[in-house]
Amino acid sequence: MAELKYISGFGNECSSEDPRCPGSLPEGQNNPQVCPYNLYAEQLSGSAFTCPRSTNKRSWLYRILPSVSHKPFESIDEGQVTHNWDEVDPDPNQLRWKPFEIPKASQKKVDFVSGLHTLCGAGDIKSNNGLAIHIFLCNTSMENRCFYNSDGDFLIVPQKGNLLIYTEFGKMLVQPNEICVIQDVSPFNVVAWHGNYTPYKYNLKNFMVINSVAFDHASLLVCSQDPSIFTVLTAKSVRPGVAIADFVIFPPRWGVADKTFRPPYYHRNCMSEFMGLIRGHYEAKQGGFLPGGGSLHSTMTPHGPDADCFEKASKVKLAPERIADGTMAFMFESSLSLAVTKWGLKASRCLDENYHKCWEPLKSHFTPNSRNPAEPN
Ligand SMILES: O=C(O)Cc1cc(O)ccc1O
Ligand SMILES: [Fe+2]
Repeated sequence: MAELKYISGFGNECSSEDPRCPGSLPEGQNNPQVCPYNLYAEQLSGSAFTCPRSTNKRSWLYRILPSVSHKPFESIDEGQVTHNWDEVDPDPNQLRWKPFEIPKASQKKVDFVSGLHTLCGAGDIKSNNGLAIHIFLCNTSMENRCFYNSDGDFLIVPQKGNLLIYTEFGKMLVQPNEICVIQDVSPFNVVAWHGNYTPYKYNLKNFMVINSVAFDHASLLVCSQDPSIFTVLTAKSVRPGVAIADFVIFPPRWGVADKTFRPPYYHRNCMSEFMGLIRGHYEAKQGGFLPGGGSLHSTMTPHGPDADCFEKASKVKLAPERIADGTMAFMFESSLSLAVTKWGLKASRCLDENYHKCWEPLKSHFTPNSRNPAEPN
């Protein structure tokens, strides 16, 4: 396939015309009485009409037939997609999954849609307020079918293999370490479009991460260097500063903080945290948390570095060091309390029953008679 060309810019007003139909974008207006080439004008809105201009998201598409000219929708019974968050009793335990198994194409062909498995989520589709985390496990391309998600934005984080995604705005090749956001209806008959509501992809290696240059990784009140500094994308809730979901990454970077325990600290969080690993390892858990697996620490569930990480990071002589070279971990941090599905707990057969054991070797170092800890060697 010829190399794909991309339009650059996040949230920009972009436009595109099929080179075979020059001038297919109407000039000076969106909805002429008759469109160039006798195309149909169709608007796709991503924000309420009443949103202020600065937050207004919409695109205009000029297509051979409007999207409405489809056959009636019919329900299909396949896949493991659910929005039933009461399938199992609430589980406050720390949960970790071994790498999810991709089915073998020689046994059964599974495409992206059939390969969607809901792992956890919260909220309500009808009120358009919520979040679902699905694991996609597929081995074959979609043929003669397309997919759109009218429940919300779809952020895709591939871990293995490449995705060539055909959208009504054009094609995107998305590879591990890249992400993309889509919702697109895809009878592929769009000749031209313009607007600021489009699918996009992003290479995580381009994210400019910041970190402490003096001390502390997460000081209270002032200058909080918590993972919010690693936030790439935010799905906002109606409460200012509180996200339905933040997409956060832990990319390769420098660690230079003085007199500081540098790995993630122990914490209980009023937000829920789902983590995954695209490649390498995660600094707080060198073993057990593997690429292609995941972990969930839901609201207020305590977690933090494993015993080995704690011992090493408490003793190490602090010098500037490269952290996480060759690795990429990510997190969805959500203000919703994420419930796990039956598939997540049982049918996936990937739940790591031994996860809690990574904290078992933690021992008390309390020294009641000596206030000052010994200097590391
Ligand atoms: O739990 C985790 O490993 C993610 C995380 C990292 C960190 O440095 C601070 C808070 C946090 O949730
Ligand atoms: Fe955390």
